[in-house]
Amino acid sequence: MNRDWIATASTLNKALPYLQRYAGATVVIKLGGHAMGSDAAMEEFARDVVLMRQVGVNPVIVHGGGPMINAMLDKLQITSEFKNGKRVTDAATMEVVEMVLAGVVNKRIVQAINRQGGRAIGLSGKDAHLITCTPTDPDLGFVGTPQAVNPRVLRDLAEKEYIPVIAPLGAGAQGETFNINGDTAAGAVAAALKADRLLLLTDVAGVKNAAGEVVTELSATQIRSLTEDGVIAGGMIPKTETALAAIDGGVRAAVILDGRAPNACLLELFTEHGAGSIIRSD
Ligand SMILES: Nc1ncnc2c1ncn2[C@@H]1O[C@H](COP(=O)(O)OP(=O)(O)O)[C@@H](O)[C@H]1O
Ligand SMILES: CC(=O)N[C@@H](CCC(=O)OP(=O)(O)O)C(=O)O
Repeated sequence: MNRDWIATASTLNKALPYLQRYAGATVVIKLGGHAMGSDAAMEEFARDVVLMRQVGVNPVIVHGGGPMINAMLDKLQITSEFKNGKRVTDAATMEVVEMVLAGVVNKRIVQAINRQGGRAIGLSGKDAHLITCTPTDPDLGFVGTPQAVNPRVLRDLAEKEYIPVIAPLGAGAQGETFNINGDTAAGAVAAALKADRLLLLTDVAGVKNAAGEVVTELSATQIRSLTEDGVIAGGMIPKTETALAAIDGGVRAAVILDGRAPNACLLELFTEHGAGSIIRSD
């Protein structure tokens, strides 16, 4: 008999306890712009998501798209700068952010999942009162901090086995549109759903220590000391902050992992090995 088939059957057999553990669980997955690779990688990600749904998990996707926004701003010759990992967003930039995130990026993910037989539905935080924001800081313009997340639409969709794909935009009290950092939006959605897992997919294997090794299990205390020492820096700061805030908000655990690694989500959820860095409350 073909060895690959024997290995596949054995893998499925060993996955049973994990499939049982996650049946009915809500898993929020943040797909960062850097983790969105080739069409083949997107197809594989979509298959993982559809498989999760097939075995009774409720996956909720929140995406980023920073590099795609940068490319469009370049084409339109609009300059853009970041402060503390957040894009300074004036009215013209906000239009481009919305066009890119709720447009091509969102639909690329929706279509990839649907092509694998899933029932993905694209939303932004502006739909169905999902995410309401207040301005984060006057210096950042239309950058928003989620104040309220109404998870009802997500619960309704999960019941009908739809897979929500959410662009990180929010509505303001005065009818404004806000640009939300993708990690922050994913954390707020995960907390509102009291998700079992928040998976933050990025372009590194996990959170690294001063020696450059991935730390597989991290406590809040360890994160604070690695951040104070400057070992956790740049784009990793909003991720670890999001993970801690999500746990405080009732999420069981958050994992920071490499979205470019094959079947990263399945490896994390359904194998003994796990992937990346897992953060639980102390
Ligand atoms: N301690 C650390 N461990 C791992 N990555 C780190 C660390 N400190 C800073 N980083 C950086 O954070 C980056 C991930 O953040 P970012 O580029 O914003 O990701 P994404 O676009 O997926 O949201 C990594 O590529 C890495 O360069
Ligand atoms: C406020 C803010 O910075 N918003 C982000 C939203 C997209 C994002 O977060 O994309 P990644 O996950 O790919 O980095 C931005 O404008 O780039």
